[in-house]
Amino acid sequence: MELIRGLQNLRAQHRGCVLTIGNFDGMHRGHQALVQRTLQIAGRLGLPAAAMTFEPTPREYFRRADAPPRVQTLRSKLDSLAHSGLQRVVIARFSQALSTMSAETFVDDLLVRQLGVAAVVVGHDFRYGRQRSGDEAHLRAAAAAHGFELSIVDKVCVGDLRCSSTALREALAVPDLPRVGDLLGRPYTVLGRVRRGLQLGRQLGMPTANIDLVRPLAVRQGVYAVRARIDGGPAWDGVASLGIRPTIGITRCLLETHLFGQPGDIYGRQLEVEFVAWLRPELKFASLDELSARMQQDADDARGILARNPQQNPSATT
Ligand SMILES: Cc1cc2nc3c(=O)[nH]c(=O)nc-3n(C[C@H](O)[C@H](O)[C@H](O)COP(=O)(O)O)c2cc1C
Ligand SMILES: Nc1ncnc2c1ncn2[C@@H]1O[C@H](COP(=O)(O)OP(=O)(O)O)[C@@H](O)[C@H]1O
Repeated sequence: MELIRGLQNLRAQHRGCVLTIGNFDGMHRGHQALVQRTLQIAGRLGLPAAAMTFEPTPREYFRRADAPPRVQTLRSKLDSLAHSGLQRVVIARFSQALSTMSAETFVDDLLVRQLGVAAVVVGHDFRYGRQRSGDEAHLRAAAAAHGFELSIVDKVCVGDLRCSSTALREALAVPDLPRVGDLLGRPYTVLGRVRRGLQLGRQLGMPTANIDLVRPLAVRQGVYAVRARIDGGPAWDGVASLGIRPTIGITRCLLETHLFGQPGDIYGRQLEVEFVAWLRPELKFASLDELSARMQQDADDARGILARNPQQNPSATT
């Protein structure tokens, strides 16, 4: 997949594509429907299938600290998009210029002139342009005027629940992992590079592979039974703690995973952690001995749960 970071990096050779547009936070079943439709049309027209997404998200731009937490890190989102079969992803920086761009300019300049869209695929509630003034009717008129195809994807539901990033955030906050799995069509995972930490884990009898989260995610902080893959390899059972480690007093959010077994040195490797079951909230312990004893208990609890929940598809690399 070709990744274009910033509209300033669009070149003449990027003109001509079938484009879907959205935030794609979580890549839930609704997002997957958009991508599937994009791939279908691109196949029919013999053009590259592309997605445009925004960084930061418009909500983060407008609401700053009040914006809802993300379901996925940017790295996970790009990984999901790459695995979906899209040939190209354009990350548009959501800035003053983009936030004040009129709906007309968004279509005429960005979609038609710069991207040369042959078809556009969006959800039924897609809005664009300054103050969200562009809607389905506006896009239909623009498609007719410019001669591109427009495909509107209807809402996707699981039972009577509409698949949305908001529904996902709500389920992750509980956490209701079965519901999260229904909305995603796959288990919830966090992907990141393993960083060096305080080297305290091995002293506590439990080395943990640490993923730094620049900002907190929508999933509830606490301890989970997990399965984790190193560089897309086979899954290891394990136990993980997501949070700020109140016992040690660090305020950055970390995902720390102890794998059951001997993976060796995995600093710098890519770890994908699948959340299988919630065990407990993060606690502040009076001593490291108490923390260490509880971590051993967590590992036992996780082993029990994982033994009762065998892997669905051991050979999958997601
Ligand atoms: C299963 C598990 C449970 C944990 N629970 C807590 C907790 O409740 N409170 C806390 O402050 N830290 C908790 N931690 C984080 C430990 O403090 C951390 O793993 C340890 O300090 C090692 O840090 P390091 O990897 O930077 O060396 C937990 C870690 C694991 C693996
Ligand atoms: N069973 C294991 N689970 C996770 N990491 C392990 C394991 N065995 C060895 N390691 C290695 O040890 C590192 C974690 O050790 P730790 O003492 O917690 O150091 P740090 O504070 O740097 O994370 C991991 O990043 C990995 O390279």
